[in-house]
Amino acid sequence: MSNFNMYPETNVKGYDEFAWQNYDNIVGELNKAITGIGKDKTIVMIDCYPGVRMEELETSLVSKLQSVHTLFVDDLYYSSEQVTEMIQFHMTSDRVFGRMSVHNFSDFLDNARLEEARNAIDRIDNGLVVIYGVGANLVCEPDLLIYADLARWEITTRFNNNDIPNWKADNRDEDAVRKIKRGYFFEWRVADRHKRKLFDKVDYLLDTNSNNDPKMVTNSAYLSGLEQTVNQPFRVVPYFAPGVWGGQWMKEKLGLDPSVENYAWSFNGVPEENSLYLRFGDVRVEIPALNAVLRHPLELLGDKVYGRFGAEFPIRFNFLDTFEGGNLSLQVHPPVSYVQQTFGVHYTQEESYYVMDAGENANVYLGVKNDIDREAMKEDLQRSYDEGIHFDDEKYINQYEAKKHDHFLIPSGTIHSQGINSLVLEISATPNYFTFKLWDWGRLGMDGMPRPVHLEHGFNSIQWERDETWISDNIVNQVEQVDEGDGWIEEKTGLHDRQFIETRRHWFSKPVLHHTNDTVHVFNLIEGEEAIVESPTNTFEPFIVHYAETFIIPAHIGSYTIRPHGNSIGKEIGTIKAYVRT
Ligand SMILES: O=P(O)(O)OC[C@H]1O[C@](O)(CO)[C@@H](O)[C@@H]1O
Repeated sequence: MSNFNMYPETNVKGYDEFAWQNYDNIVGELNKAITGIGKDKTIVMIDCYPGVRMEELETSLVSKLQSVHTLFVDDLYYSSEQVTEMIQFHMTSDRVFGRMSVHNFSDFLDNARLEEARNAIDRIDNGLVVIYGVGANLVCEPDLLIYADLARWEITTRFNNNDIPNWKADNRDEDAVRKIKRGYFFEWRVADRHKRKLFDKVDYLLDTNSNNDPKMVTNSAYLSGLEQTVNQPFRVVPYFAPGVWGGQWMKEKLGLDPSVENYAWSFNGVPEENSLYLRFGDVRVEIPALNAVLRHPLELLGDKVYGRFGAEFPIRFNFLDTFEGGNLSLQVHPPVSYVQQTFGVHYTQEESYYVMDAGENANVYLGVKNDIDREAMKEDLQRSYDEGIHFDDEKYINQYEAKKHDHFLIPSGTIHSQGINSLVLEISATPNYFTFKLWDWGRLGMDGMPRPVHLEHGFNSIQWERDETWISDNIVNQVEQVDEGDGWIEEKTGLHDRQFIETRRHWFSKPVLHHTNDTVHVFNLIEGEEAIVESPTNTFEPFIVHYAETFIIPAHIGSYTIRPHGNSIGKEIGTIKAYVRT
């Protein structure tokens, strides 16, 4: 088993006494702060990211503050039915796909109710007013502002467990796929826009990721943690999820819970969804990694990447484990023009499969065979969908043997699937939502329902000229040595010219000098037990990484070296690095 660290954290220096854990301590600190403000009338506001458990917040925090007046901001918006109606264009009737919203919370405020609420607050001369809920800061300027936050993977888990409804929706028990759609196309976009405006206004950050186990940190300590994060190498907190095709490799090799039937995914380098652990003395605070992107896009991404993508982290690293599992669906991702025109998303899911490990008969499905009858293939896919007839993939789709350290490049529009018995490091563009399944091998999903297949989107996306000749010439193991030095070589492994990500693999037994060139780098240690990342000018503390860990080097860092460490000293090890071509 490797020494893969499941709980990477950043120790924030100088703020050991500025964080609190559990409701009693948090209420104690807030009461102290309220007294410190010293006003006759004090307004305390808890602005919440959608997904915070409101019942818990009310019972354990709001009701514990000695208020003369409380206001639940979510009541000031239009009704759930009205909000749902207003966003119907973005939701569409499709189970999975919608259209990106550019709304703000203020678009949904009922001005009459807002006015009334503001008047009621104005009439109070004395005592504590507590205002809480999503978008609370739109009501008025508070004396004390707390921002209650949580990571996207936790929100998704709550949707999957029917634990929470969407914001302004009575749909706790609705199909999780539909709830996630509403999150993805609507509420997370709106909430991130709102959150971004609050960084400098907030007094405390409240971590609500764990049920009944909140943590709170002062804003200056929290902002210092974000600043420290983007000035050193860092890892996001990985999370693992089972799936219908999931396998056994990660359980065994990374030491995951053996009682879980399988693990399909590890999301270990996806700032949009993963979280960060920041340590302040005894308290470990978990925040969405996205906050570092929103707060410090320039330092983290670099000027050119920020200029092109805005405050979005454009690269994602995740594992797909099919060891003793099954095939992924046969699928295709939309070309950029399709994703823009249809879903309002500005770039698309470009991807690649880096094979970390492969077992017997491991294979990858890639592109169509030469000279196939396209119309016949479409008809066969349609019949498999309509009548459940087995789709004859061998007639139409190429298969390639998958070996350890192969790299398959998958420009959008290429039909593909990962077959059984491999552990793939998927290096791709961040928008991961637009997978059009063409055929799911006749099986049901984990919820006992067929997984959604989208033939029309799929047919509109397939690039039919990606046949066997093209695939073999262009996207299978396009490895080329580009540089070498004392104890190292550097290879370019991809991606394809149509894709904006460049990947470089290093094999090394001695230090390798890298430079960010003001562009964020994302790495994985693909071979070897341990490596160390160091600053030639001591601008950050040495950072140790283990086999299979993904780590991020902010653009701001400039030069850094990576060399074998611990048991790997004297051995040849390997990294793969991804960055945006600029
Ligand atoms: O639809 P499936 O079979 O679950 O496969 C999903 C996976 O496919 C991918 O698109 C990889 O090709 C991933 O982004 C995603 O995690």
